[in-house]
Amino acid sequence: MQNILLVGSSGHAKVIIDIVEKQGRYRIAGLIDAFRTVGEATLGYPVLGGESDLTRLTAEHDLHGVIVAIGDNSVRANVAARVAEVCPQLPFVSAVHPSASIGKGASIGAGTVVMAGAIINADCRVGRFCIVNTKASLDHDCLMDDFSSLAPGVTTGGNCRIGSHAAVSIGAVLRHGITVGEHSVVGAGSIVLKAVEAFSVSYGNPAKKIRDRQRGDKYL
Ligand SMILES: CC(=O)SCCNC(=O)CCNC(=O)[C@H](O)C(C)(C)COP(=O)(O)OP(=O)(O)OC[C@H]1O[C@@H](n2cnc3c(N)ncnc32)[C@H](O)[C@@H]1OP(=O)(O)O
Repeated sequence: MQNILLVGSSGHAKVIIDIVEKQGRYRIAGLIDAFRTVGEATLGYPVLGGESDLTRLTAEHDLHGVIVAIGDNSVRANVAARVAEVCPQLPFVSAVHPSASIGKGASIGAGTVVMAGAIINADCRVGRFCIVNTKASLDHDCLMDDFSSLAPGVTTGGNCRIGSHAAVSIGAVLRHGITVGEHSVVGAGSIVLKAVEAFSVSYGNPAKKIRDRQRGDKYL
């Protein structure tokens, strides 16, 4: 089995550890988290250092890949950029829970994680570094641009597009054909019947724009 590292050690990382173990494709050598002491552990896996240690750790552990295990879309993007800069030869790999259903013709980009019970239906294209969280359902022909995310229990109709860095929060429902603009946030439990403006926060039933947002504003 090939060795990988996870960058991050929070609750989101715990879920990814569980997926990687269940997939049985990679062995986790350890975790990267500059804010914790080396040797501390999450679910039995030790923190090995920070991002600046990646080059040394790649050689020491014969690493085949890395997953950025960070839930916030902008933070994940920033960390992925730093990892690529420090260690350009280290590939980003994906993790897909064995109970996820991946439809015919669907594709999943490098660095993306797909949680238990998720459904990615036929001909969907899920980009790089996305999150399709627990029991989220993405129907046929949807596109998820890089660094976008679906929280647990999100349901979309077919032909939706989730823009880059956009976050669809827990339990939201998107009618078919909806576009969610880049860097926007759709709030928990929303029913989305119209396109969502880029760089906005929207919620409610039906979802309405509440305010503008800047790249990187917190939403979790
Ligand atoms: C595995 C995991 O855990 S993945 C993460 C799962 N979690 C999520 O997906 C949650 C993401 N966050 C949200 O959905 C948040 O509600 C946000 C980001 C959309 C809005 O957050 P904030 O702007 O901080 O709103 P805040 O909590 O301050 O609430 C302000 C008001 O808006 C209301 N409000 C906030 N979100 C919503 C919503 N989704 N629907 C309806 N009303 C809402 C609040 O009830 C509050 O109303 P009040 O002033 O009458 O009390």
